[in-house]
Amino acid sequence: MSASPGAPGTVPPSPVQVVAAVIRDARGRILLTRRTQGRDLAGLWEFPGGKIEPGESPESALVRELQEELGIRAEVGAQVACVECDNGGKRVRLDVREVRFEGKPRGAEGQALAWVPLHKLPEYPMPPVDRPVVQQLLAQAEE
Ligand SMILES: Nc1nc2c([nH]c(=O)n2[C@@H]2O[C@H](COP(=O)(O)OP(=O)(O)OP(=O)(O)O)[C@@H](O)[C@H]2O)c(=O)[nH]1
Repeated sequence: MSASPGAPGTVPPSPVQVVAAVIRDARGRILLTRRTQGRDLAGLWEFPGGKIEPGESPESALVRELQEELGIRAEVGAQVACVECDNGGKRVRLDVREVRFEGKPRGAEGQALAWVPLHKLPEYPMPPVDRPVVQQLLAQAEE
């Protein structure tokens, strides 16, 4: 017996696999980047990162993305959250990792950066899939 959801005979589209970073400065603030115009979800803030290419591990994808986007050398640590949801019309699976870094982050692709105190994260408009991640970070801080 099939337990798969959806209409008979349809295969749900596989989600876009995305990996992103929680990057903290010495004061504990978290780095967000703003999606530039001309892309989906333009103007929203997000955790730096991007799509995992075929054959890449999440760790190597994140190291590559952070070098490209921010010009930093990243060391990928523990998973903060892994969330899958419909994200403005596209199914996305977002794997979020703690990251330590060397270098000074800069918006290498013209994107704005913001160092945000943890309690102010909910004030930043972010894609739907990021909301549970923010809740998870806030809950962890209270433990
Ligand atoms: N890096 C990152 N991406 C996120 C977050 N939340 C979220 O929905 N996304 C989505 O995950 C995808 C990340 O892809 P990307 O940044 O590599 O790609 P992109 O939009 O430039 O697309 P493209 O490579 O097809 O041009 C986008 O669709 C983006 O909207 C997040 O917190 N961080």
